[in-house]
Parts: sequence; structure tokens; C-alpha cells
Amino acid sequence: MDIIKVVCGIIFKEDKIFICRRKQHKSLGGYWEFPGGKVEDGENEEDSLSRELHEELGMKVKIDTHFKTVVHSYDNFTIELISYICQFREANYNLTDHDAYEWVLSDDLHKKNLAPADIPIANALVNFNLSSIPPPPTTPKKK
Ligand SMILES: Nc1nc2c([nH]c(=O)n2[C@H]2C[C@H](O)[C@@H](COP(=O)(O)OP(=O)(O)OP(=O)(O)O)O2)c(=O)[nH]1
Repeated sequence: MDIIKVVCGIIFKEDKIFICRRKQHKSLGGYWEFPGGKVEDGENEEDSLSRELHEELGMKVKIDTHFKTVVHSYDNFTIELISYICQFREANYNLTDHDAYEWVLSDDLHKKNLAPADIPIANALVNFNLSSIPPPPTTPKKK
């Protein structure tokens, strides 16, 4: 069976993380997830994530770094879920594929009914320190 490549954002606003609930009629409807979607042919992961966040939430983020990739088999399909740490910039929260969203502390992620593929990511986030991300290199000022 083919593996479906899915990219998702772990989007921080200060110390909270954005999660959203899939609409009931969608696959895995009712589960909470990190937003994102399928990587299309010829698209790189970061471009795909930016596109999905814009389409599904009207959201802009700064993508920092790859965090964790999980391969998970559901009953009918297998996904490779690739997560990136992001910093929130702005959003109009115009939800197209979700019916709810929340900003939660990483310690509280396990209280939500997360999609099963997301659970190893949520567990890894409990020990994650946002300040461990190196700042972007600064370009020296010209004299
Ligand atoms: N976006 C996203 N999908 C996830 C996560 N965890 C998880 O198991 N999935 C599953 C749900 C879906 O079966 C699949 C992604 O499909 P999707 O419906 O979000 O992607 P899409 O918008 O590109 O697809 P489509 O509805 O246009 O067909 O991966 C997650 O954290 N984020």
C-alpha cells in the first residue's frame, strides 16, 4: 500500500500550540490534529505546509525546523506525518476543513482526542523547549 505523505505545523504562539478539530464528514472526523495536509507531487514540504495553512485557516507562520516524522498505519491507509515547528504570525481563522480550534500548552495536548498518528508527536513535545531552536543567523551590518 502507498504511504500518504502529510505535512503538519506545530504552531507556537508564546508557549501555546495551535490544534484544530477535523470536520465530522472528513476522514478521521472529530479528531484533533496539527493543521496541514497532503504534500502534492512536485511540492516541497515547507511550501505544502504554507499552502495548506493559508487554504484551511487563512494563517501565516514562520517555519523554523523539522521536528519529528511518524509513520502510522490506520485501518485503510498509512501516512507519513512530517511535523515542523512554526511561529504564528497572523490568521483570519476562516476554517474550511475544521469546526473548532484551540491554543493549548504542550502538557495539555494529551487531554484532547488527538488523531492517533499525532500522539507520538504530542508526547515528544512535552519535553520540547522552544528556546532550544537556534535563532536565525544575523547578517553582519555593513560599516
Ligand atoms: N493535516 C493533518 N492530517 C493528519 C494529521 N494526523 C493524521 O492522522 N492526519 C491524517 C488525516 C488525513 O487522513 C490525512 C491528511 O489529509 P487532509 O485531509 O488533512 O489533507 P488534504 O487537506 O491535503 O486532503 P484533501 O482533504 O484535500 O483530500 O492525514 C495531522 O496532524 N494533520
